[in-house]
Amino acid sequence: MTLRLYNTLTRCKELFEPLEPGQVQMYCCGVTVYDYCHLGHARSYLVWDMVRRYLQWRGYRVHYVQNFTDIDDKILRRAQAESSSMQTVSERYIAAYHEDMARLNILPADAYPQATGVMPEIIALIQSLIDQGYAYAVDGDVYYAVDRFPSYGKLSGRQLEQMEAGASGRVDEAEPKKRHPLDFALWKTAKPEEIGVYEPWDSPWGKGRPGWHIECSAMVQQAFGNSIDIHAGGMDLVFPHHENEIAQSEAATQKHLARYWLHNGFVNIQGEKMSKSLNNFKTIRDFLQDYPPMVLRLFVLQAHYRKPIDLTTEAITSAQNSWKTLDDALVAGLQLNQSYGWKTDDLDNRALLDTQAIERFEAAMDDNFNSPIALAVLFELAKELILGSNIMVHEHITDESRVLNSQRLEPKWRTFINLLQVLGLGTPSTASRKNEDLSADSPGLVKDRISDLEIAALCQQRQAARQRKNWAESDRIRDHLKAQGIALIDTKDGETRWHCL
Ligand SMILES: Nc1ncnc2c1ncn2[C@@H]1O[C@H](COP(=O)(O)OP(=O)(O)OP(=O)(O)O)[C@@H](O)[C@H]1O
Ligand SMILES: [Zn+2]
Repeated sequence: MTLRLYNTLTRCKELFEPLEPGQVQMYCCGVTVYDYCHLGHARSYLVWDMVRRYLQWRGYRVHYVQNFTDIDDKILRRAQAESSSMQTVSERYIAAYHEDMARLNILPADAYPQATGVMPEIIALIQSLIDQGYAYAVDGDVYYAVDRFPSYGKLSGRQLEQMEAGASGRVDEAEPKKRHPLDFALWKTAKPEEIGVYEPWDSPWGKGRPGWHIECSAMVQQAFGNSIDIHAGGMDLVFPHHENEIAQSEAATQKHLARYWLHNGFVNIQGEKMSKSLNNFKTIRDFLQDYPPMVLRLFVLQAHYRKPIDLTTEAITSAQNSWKTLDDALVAGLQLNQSYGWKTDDLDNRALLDTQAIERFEAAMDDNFNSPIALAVLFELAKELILGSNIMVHEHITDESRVLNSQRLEPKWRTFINLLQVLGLGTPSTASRKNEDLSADSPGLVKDRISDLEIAALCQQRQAARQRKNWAESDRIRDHLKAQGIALIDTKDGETRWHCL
């Protein structure tokens, strides 16, 4: 195992060694649920999905936790604007988040803690920071005292003295009770105008709500304990959010919060971060009105995850062309499979893959998840499959060439299918789709057991059996799929559709 990843904390690529061999504990900062997700959010969660899938491919069991920030000023303002409650707003956008991410074939997290669900843990953590002298309470508010934590600034590389000099003489009018300009809120007392928008929580400092940073410290501790392997988020979270998380958690436990800190680059529009506040965003839903989900995934994977990407027409066109190539190769693979009768019941058997392609793919991904280089391996395989299927249909091909073509292409096809899945390039099974449409969405996993491609191959075998009037074989395949949770529907015009049971 030679996976190396860039650690924002140490500012270099390091060999990945988890705390517990074979197991990865990963926490990713989730969205503040006050609106629909935009393409910047999509990038962040697509990147961490790629990292997670690759770690799994490398044999790790990954425990992945991602929060929802459901207490926040932005949610509060939205609730006030629409005369509803923070809960109503956050529930609506949590549901929308799940819908959007499912369409992008992002694996669901093992847990999605919410700030409102960890209030006792948050309060206990704040109390412990006060008890140990890292925090102070003033009139119902509690602040973290940054100058009490000697390594404050270690993640972002900022020196407290310099930050202090930059802020000197400035009085924070919004928070005049702070002792130091960089101190940050752990607990905020409820304001009269907020009454009704949320039900303030009781605490030893009075009724109120937690600050943003403390929730992640509390959630990591609750989900994993003191230390985790990977903590991930967008670049803008390095400071202050992750710096403050470190200050809180490490002061409270005297243990390192995370061994590796990973940060994704932005989706930019004309050089500026796509964001709600700049009003330069496109939502995932709007994008998916015009393009298939995998175009968005390829738009993200075609750049290294740490680099900024500009959302331009050229970049989207390039992603569209890339998806067309991969899609054509899936169709070619299906045709080859059907013609040569390749086995489809052990597609994950690594002994049958193209070793050279796998080595090149892994070398790229082991180098800090270099997905653009890894994708190049997939495009080479795709081109071979497309060419191979053209050769197959050539009328002058000899029997010997057919056999050679089949032997050469089968490992490439298996490798292609496997590596597409490692990069999440498929859609999860949705309600129902046509048999011949499968190539467009393969090879997403269905109920973690049978891939779209295997279903397509079995449907084709069944179709062939029906043409031979081999009803017993046709029924056997139907029953086999049913046992795997897949129902088949034969339409009047001779098509077979399938859906999950
Ligand atoms: N334009 C972007 N490009 C890449 N990642 C982004 C972008 N915008 C947000 N993210 C990441 O998405 C995750 C969730 O973001 P969060 O809900 O905090 O939104 P945000 O950064 O406040 O954006 P907005 O103000 O537009 O809602 C964070 O890890 C954040 O860094
Ligand atoms: Zn966080």
